[in-house]
Amino acid sequence: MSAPDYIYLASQSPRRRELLTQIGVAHELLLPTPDEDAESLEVVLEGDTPAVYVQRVTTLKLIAARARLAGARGQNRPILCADTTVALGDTILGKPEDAEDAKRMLRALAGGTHRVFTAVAVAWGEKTAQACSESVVTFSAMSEDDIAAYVASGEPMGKAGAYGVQGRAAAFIARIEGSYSGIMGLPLFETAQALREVGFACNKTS
Ligand SMILES: Cc1cn([C@H]2C[C@H](O)[C@@H](COP(=O)(O)OP(=O)(O)OP(=O)(O)O)O2)c(=O)[nH]c1=O
Repeated sequence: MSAPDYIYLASQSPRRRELLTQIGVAHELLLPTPDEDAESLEVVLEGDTPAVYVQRVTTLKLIAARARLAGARGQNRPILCADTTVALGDTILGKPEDAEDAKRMLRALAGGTHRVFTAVAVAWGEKTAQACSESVVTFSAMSEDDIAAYVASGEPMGKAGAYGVQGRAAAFIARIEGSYSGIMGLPLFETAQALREVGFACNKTS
């Protein structure tokens, strides 16, 4: 049986597609079926630290993705999932519910330092590999006008912590320590390592 030349990416995030493509990993999307409630996996439990939370959610995403494939054709490919969360101290900031929620998050992040955790999990047959990247991000001060204009751009929606390091938020990011790709949603070093761990060779394709 020949080795697969692409993987399943179980993610609706366009950033993850882009980042995976950056390291030359061809992929096909493996998205939730209409009867799945993907958001219901992202529940913060009492006592969760951000690192525990993000790794549990990623594991749950992987279990759901594997179940999706069960019984389907073409199973001989690795499946990859990830989850990103922003942590202000031990407070977990997910995706904003609406513009007001986005403003509230940005006010909390502005002028200070927070952490971003992204966990990645891969399964191929019986083999699994998981890793978690932690980065430290410092925002400059933001005026109410800055926040209002940024929220009006629409960029915060669908993003943990209500910002995108890869977008207009970069104008307010004074410093990052850690993994730029991890902040954006998929830590590429850890991803390549996890894929190699389950036996999938990255950078094989041109
Ligand atoms: C902090 C930060 C997050 N994000 C995004 C990455 C993720 O798409 C999103 C965090 O939400 P996630 O729940 O990790 O992912 P998702 O719901 O977008 O996709 P899926 O669960 O299907 O894989 O925030 C950025 O794009 N830039 C950033 O700087």
